[in-house]
Formats: sequence, structure tokens, C-alpha cells
Amino acid sequence: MFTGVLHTIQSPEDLRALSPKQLEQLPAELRRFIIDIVAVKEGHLGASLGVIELTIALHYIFKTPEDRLIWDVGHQAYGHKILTGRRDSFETNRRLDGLSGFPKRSESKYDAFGVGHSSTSISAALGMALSAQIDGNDERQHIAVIGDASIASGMAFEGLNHAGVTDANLLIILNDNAIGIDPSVGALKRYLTNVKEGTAREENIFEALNFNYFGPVDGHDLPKLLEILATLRKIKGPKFLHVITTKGKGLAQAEANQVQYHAPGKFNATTGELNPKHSVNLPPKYQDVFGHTIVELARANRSIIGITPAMPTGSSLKYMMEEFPDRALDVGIAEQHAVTLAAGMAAEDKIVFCNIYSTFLQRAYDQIIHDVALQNLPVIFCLDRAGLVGQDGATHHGAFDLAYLNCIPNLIIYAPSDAIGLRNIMYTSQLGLNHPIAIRYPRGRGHILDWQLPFRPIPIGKGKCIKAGGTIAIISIGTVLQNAIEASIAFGDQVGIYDIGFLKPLDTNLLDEIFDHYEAIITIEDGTILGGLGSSVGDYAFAKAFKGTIKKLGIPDKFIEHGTTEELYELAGISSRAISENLKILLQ
Ligand SMILES: Cc1ncc(C[n+]2csc(CCOP(=O)(O)OP(=O)(O)O)c2C)c(N)n1
Ligand SMILES: CC(=O)[C@@H](O)[C@H](O)COP(=O)(O)O
Ligand SMILES: [Mg+2]
Repeated sequence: MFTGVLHTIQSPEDLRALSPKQLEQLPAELRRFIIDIVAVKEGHLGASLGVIELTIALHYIFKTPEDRLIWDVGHQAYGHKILTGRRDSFETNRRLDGLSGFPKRSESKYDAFGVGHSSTSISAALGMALSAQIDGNDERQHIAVIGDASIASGMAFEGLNHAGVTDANLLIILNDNAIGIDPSVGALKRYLTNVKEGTAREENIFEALNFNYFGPVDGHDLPKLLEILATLRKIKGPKFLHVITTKGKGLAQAEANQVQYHAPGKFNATTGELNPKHSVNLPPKYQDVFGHTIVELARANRSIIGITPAMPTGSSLKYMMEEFPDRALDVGIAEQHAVTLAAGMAAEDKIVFCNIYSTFLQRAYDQIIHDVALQNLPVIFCLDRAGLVGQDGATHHGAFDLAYLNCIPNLIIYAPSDAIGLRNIMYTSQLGLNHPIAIRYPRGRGHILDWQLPFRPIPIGKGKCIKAGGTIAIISIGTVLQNAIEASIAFGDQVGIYDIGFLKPLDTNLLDEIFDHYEAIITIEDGTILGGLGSSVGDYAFAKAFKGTIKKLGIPDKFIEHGTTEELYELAGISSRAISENLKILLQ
């Protein structure tokens, strides 16, 4: 038997019909609903718990979906999903064929704009607001809800700068909880703290940029939020509301340990305790191989610098930040700045490891080309989360790096096939390369327990024969090599396996040998099929008039949604089963 009000809400229309008394009990119910499901199914937790009252108030006051509501990043939108017709499907969140973990236009008319990467909401909402103006629609409101870490990004500033000289119906709500995934950084954070504490000496920045400024207001005071939003709804032009919230609100552990409860994995829904992690005898996560190796290298070499744009925990640069706080920098959500900062330091002979998730490096493409590669500055890019990342889905897969980097002159591109390879290429890179290098590795754990072996340099541009074979050669790049090895076992000596390692410079000597000895080649990569290893091998084979068959396996030319990595490898046709099927066909 259902009690309470949440089960009566199929859409914001139902929400708007609630009495004030009923509305009062909704935040606790919504929090409990989210906690119960995320505890079991996993996902982002803290951000959604922090905006429960704001979510209710927004849908109560604004006429969504006619009024456009955009959640920046979107990891805080679970309450929004549940109140907008997705309560009963919420337990499929982030599962294959289930709800996306982020707002998505194709999923609901209430998801005004697809998100996942941060700091896009102001530009998108402004675009919609200006479109309404052009259409003569003076009534519609456009709301961007953006966090304190996301608003510090360049893109958000570009949007603010433009919005301030328009009279567009735009409401920017700054959800200020003083933390991103890790604690927020930078001068803006300091300014916002001063505003909250009433000690800001400067003119209000947002008023100075021509916004009608309101706040700061307690984001957990629902009646207050309802009152202020009702006022704001009637005001035309650009408006700015500064809301103060607590990430993880309503779950004691999540409030106390906001970094860990950003996306805590499974936990006990009643006590809030995290499930014990049994990582004792597991191979390390690649991020930790990076994190521990850079510390080891930095101990021996004072010129080594580490840079992360807002992902100290996710990249494990936090280990270096603890030991060498002056040489390990979190620059906030600022991928473009991170790359050019690294270039500036490399120009001054610093050895810079710039660690960025593959998908977020897309933001800094011009900086890689113009500021790093064109000047041939030996920045060491470490691209974490390369390949298919799983439940975060299409916005977060590192599907494109091999292709988007492959066409850049001067750049060395390497994908280790295991943790030892990652460790050794990091060592090799800091010995001094004459070029920038991009090292890409996946989310999750490798397969080697004993990885902290003495460093050995890796010869640049040299691939490896893992095993010679009969008629078919598999040429692999990166950790997907394990799938190739697994697939080949059943075929014995018929199949040779090669770990090419470097996409650039390509080991053409090794390719010449392969062309001489084999009738058929399978290339395998966990990146898009267009422009990566398969394309490079295919181009070279064409140039050398290779007469055999080449089968290219990689992520197909479409966006891959969310699911477990195993499911997605299968979908993309790069699982060991898929490789095995291709081997069978070629051997017929
Ligand atoms: C371009 C980009 N870089 C990095 C990330 C990873 N990321 C996701 S959420 C987040 C922190 C967001 O913090 P904030 O805007 O304060 O929102 P909160 O989590 O506090 O709600 C980061 C760095 C991202 N999604 N997009
Ligand atoms: C919302 C967001 O972009 C991040 O929280 C992302 O989900 C982190 O992914 P990892 O779990 O791979 O660090
Ligand atoms: Mg925040």
C-alpha cells in the first residue's frame, strides 16, 4: 500500500496540484526514493540529493516543459527525471536500454537539452531564449542550473558575457555547494565564499555583468525558493539566482564525505555505509597506476609537474597533490586552460604530465594543435577513460581520441596494453622526448597484479609480436589486446598477434613483416573505426599494395549508449567473442 505523495506524481502537472502540506513532505520522499535505488543500482548520488528542493520548486513554479529547464552536466537531475514521468523506470538508470544517467532530448520532452560535459547550460539556454525572442515569444522562460565548479569554466564565462548584453528571458541559477567532484578551486570560488559570508568587498560580479541578481538563498528552504522563483518568473531579461546547497543533503555520510558519495557505488540504503571494497588481490586501476607512477617519477625529477582539470580523484593525481602540492595542480573544469598551461610550462623546460579524460580533452582540440603540437612542445598527455567507459554512456565514452589525434603532426600516440606498459611509457616520456605524446588508457582495472617492476624504457614507434601465427594476424592497440589474446586461444597457431602500441609513429617495419607473412589481417581498437588504427593500417597496406584481406574492428560510426563495458564491447563488436567470430569467418 503506497503512502505519501511521490507515487501520485506522473508529471509536473500533478506536482503543481499538491497542497502546501503535501509539498512539504515531498523532499524527504524523493530523497528516500533516490537513495533506495542508487544504493543498489549505483550512479551519481550527492549532486541530486543536494538539489531536491530546487528541483521541486522549479517544476512547481515554472511551466515545464514549455519553460525550458537545463541542468548543467546533468548528474544532479535524478529528482527531475523522477518528477517528469520516469519514476517507475528510474531503476533502469544507466543500464543498457534503460534511462540515461544524464538528461537527454530523445528520452523526455522535459529534458530541454542533452548534457554530460559541463558548463554548456548557459549558452544553450541563451540560444533558446534568443530563439524565443526572434519568434516573438516574450513569455517563455529559460533556466540554466549550473554548479559552482562548472560556472568557473571558460564556456560558462563566454555565455555570461554574451547574455549580459541581451534582454533575453534567461534565469541562471548558481547551485553553490562549494564542491565539484573534488573541492572547487580558484579565485571565483573564493569570491563566492566571500559573498556567502557577506565579506565580498567588490561589486557583485553578476550584477556588474548586467544580471538582475538575487540571493544568496538557502537552497533547502522550499517555501523561500518557491517565493523567490515566483518573483523571478515575472521578471524579464537576464536574471541570476545564487542558491546555497549541501551536496549529499539528507544522507549523513554523503554530507560528511562528499567526494566519495559523488558516485559511491553500492551502499547500505538504511545506514548509508558503503559496501566494503575487496580490492586487496585485484590488479590496480589504470588511474592508480598513473597516480602512483607520477609520484615515483616526481620524487626523482624535480622538473615534473602534474595537471588535472577538476579530476584529482578520478585521475588519481591526488596522490601527487598530497606529496608535492606545488607541482601538482588542479585548475578546475578548464580543459583548454590546462592544455595551454601545460604548453607554457613545457616551453620553460618543465616536464608536464597533463591528465585529462579522453572525452573531456575534446574541449581542448585547438589548444593541442595550436599551442602544443605546432610548437612541438613535449607535453605528456595522459588520457584516462579512453575507450568505452560503461554506464556514463555516449557523452563520456573516450571513443574519438585515436582518430582526432591521429591527424595532428608532431604528436606521438601510444596506447599501452597493460599497466606495465603505462608505467614504462610514463618513465620513457619524462626521460625527454622531442615531441608531445598522448598516452591513452581505459577506465577500470588491468589484469596484472605485479606491476610495480623496475622501469624500462620503451622504444618509440616500435610494436611487438606477441605470438607469430599461420595465416591471420591480429594487430591490436591498447588494452583490447587481452580480448584478441583470449579470442585467439581456440585457433592455436593459425593466428598471430601483434601489439602495435604506437598509432604514431606507426611501426611500418613490423607492418611490412606482417604483410609478407599473412593472408589476412584483423585490426582491433577500442576507438572509432574511422581514422584510428584500422585506417592507418589500411592506408599503409594500400600504399604497399597488400593483396590480402583486412578486417577493421573498432567502435562503429554511431554513438554508443550506456551499459556495462562488457555489454558495450559486445555491441561495438570488439569483445573477444566478436573477434573470435571474425576469425572463424576469415578461416572458412
Ligand atoms: C568538460 C567536463 N569536464 C569535467 C567533467 C567531470 N565533472 C563532472 S561533474 C564535475 C563537477 C561539477 O561540479 P559542480 O558544477 O559544482 O556541480 P555539483 O557536482 O556540485 O552539483 C566534473 C568536474 C565534465 N562532466 N565535463
Ligand atoms: C558526471 C561526470 O562527468 C563524472 O562524475 C563522471 O561520471 C566521472 O566518471 P568516472 O566515474 O569514470 O570518474
Ligand atoms: Mg558544486
